[in-house]
Amino acid sequence: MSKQLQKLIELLPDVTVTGSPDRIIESITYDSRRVTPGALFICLTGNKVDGHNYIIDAYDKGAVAVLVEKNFPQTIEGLTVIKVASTRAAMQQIAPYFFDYPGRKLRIIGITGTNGKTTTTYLIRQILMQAGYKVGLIGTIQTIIGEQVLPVKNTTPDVIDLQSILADMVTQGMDYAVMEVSSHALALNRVAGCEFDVGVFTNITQDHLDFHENFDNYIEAKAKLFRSLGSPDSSKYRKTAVINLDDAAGEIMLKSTACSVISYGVEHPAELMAREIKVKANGASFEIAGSHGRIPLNLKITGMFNVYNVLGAIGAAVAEGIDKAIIMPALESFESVPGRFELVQAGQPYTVIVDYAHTPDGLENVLKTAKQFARNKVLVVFGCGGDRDRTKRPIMGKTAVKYADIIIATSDNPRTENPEDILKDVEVGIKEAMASFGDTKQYEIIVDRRQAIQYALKLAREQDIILIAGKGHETYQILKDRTIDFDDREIAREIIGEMR
Ligand SMILES: CC(=O)N[C@H]1[C@@H](OP(=O)(O)OP(=O)(O)OC[C@H]2O[C@@H](n3ccc(=O)[nH]c3=O)[C@H](O)[C@@H]2O)O[C@H](CO)[C@@H](O)[C@@H]1O[C@H](C)C(=O)N[C@@H](C)C(=O)N[C@H](CCC(=O)O)C(=O)O
Ligand SMILES: Nc1ncnc2c1ncn2[C@@H]1O[C@H](COP(=O)(O)OP(=O)(O)OP(=O)(O)O)[C@@H](O)[C@H]1O
Ligand SMILES: N[C@H](CCC[C@H](N)C(=O)O)C(=O)O
Ligand SMILES: [Mg+2]
Repeated sequence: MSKQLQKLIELLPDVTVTGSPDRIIESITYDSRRVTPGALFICLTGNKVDGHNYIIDAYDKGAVAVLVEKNFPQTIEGLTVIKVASTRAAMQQIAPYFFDYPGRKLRIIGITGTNGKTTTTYLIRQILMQAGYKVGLIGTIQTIIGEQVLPVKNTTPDVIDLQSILADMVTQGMDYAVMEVSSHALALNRVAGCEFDVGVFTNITQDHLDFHENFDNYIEAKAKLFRSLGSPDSSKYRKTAVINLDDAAGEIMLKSTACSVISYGVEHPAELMAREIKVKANGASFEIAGSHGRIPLNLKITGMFNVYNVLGAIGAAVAEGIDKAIIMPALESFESVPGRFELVQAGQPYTVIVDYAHTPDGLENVLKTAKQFARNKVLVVFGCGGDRDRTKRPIMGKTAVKYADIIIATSDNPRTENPEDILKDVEVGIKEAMASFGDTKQYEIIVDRRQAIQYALKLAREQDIILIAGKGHETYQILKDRTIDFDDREIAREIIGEMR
């Protein structure tokens, strides 16, 4: 894929060009480390470093043009410098054009919400595939394009990577892209050019306040997805917002869009409702009540939170005109999402569950579910990420004490922070809650995650449930100076083996 630089410049308001605009651009990137000959290098002013510092590196690697928002006083032979007010905004103009607007050639379903995005994308993908469509997927665990599985850095990639992935999906004949849309992506407009056809709102609870600063900004970021859906008349395609009305912010999402809406819920009246819900260890079952009458559904996945995820997925499928005769069996045969309520089975007489709960609400939901099935004690091993929302730490500590009998707080990707400091924040909540339980529960702080898991497994008795939360599918632990291999599922299996 290549484009004339002049055409890219024409897309941008108020540009100053130094050097020749008469060049062919072979690729675009915001990272000097990924520059290849013929590239346009876009300088972003980042949180950690300034992309403008890498212009010479980019030139040395063959960049023929740079897009800047700061003055670049040097003149370099063969390098065109394009100055704009905001390189991020300019990048969002250029990327969809550069990749020939792939968002217009696919139907795109975007899922946003604090929890449940990954799960819901997998459910929707399964339904669409059963309906005979070719489906690409973008999200926290991986990007999938047909048979190809690609690793990911962010839940929602930045605009160039995202448009490039969508272009690959078009080339490989995908009909759909089902993608997670994080609040970071909405706030930073990484999703420019996506032209969503369906937006799903799962829920919004506390997370990411380090980035959004307050809850109103966080809600506002999520609402952007629904605003982008516009009115059905202004679009060449049909567009639908699928909204969980049991969440207090559901109404806000509803009011943010003028397109058709399919609402869902359990408590508040909605178009798609779950009735007669039974949440059992081996799966949840319920009836879907809607204009079509009642349809029974027996799932292999469990937990009340998954009842909601399934309703959201049904909403998206109905929006896309998929027949219920396809939707229901597709959901009933759905096995699991890696690292979401995943059982570790190594012949032990107690239950070990690895789950990705890393927010107060996620942890509460998963612990409530575990407690529902527990015939004996519930033990939880969990932590909170470094360089992330600090205010969620004591809340998660409290939640753990509220639902579990034995609480083991440990490290979960401390990143640049001191793991001990993170755990001190968690312990504040633990101690507060312990007092209200008359100190009848036991808690431990064990910095080393392996040791924490080992401790829990040693304490475990027959029919206990051990929930190892926070890392789910992750196969690493991010420390200050390095990232080490770490997979909760493998480690638990290993320790159980060693204890035999
Ligand atoms: C806070 C945040 O979102 N940061 C994102 C941001 O990085 P940044 O602004 O810190 O970048 P930087 O490291 O300062 O670098 C500035 C610029 O210099 C460039 N550079 C840097 C070094 C070099 O040698 N050469 C070079 O050109 C960089 O490529 C960049 O363009 O821009 C990068 C490129 O788009 C993102 O990968 C990065 O996400 C980081 C890795 C991150 O951890 N983000 C998390 C918080 C995030 O986005 N999470 C959401 C939500 C997850 C969820 O809960 O679902 C997600 O969508 O993943
Ligand atoms: N609908 C839901 N409501 C509340 N909690 C949920 C819901 N669905 C899943 N969870 C819990 O949250 C965890 C993460 O779920 P999932 O990966 O589907 O969410 P996500 O929104 O993709 O998360 P992330 O923001 O990290 O991408 C699960 O492991 C489970 O514990
Ligand atoms: N998408 C989330 C994932 C958190 C997972 C948890 N293991 C952690 O590292 O905090 C984030 O980047 O905040
Ligand atoms: Mg996710």
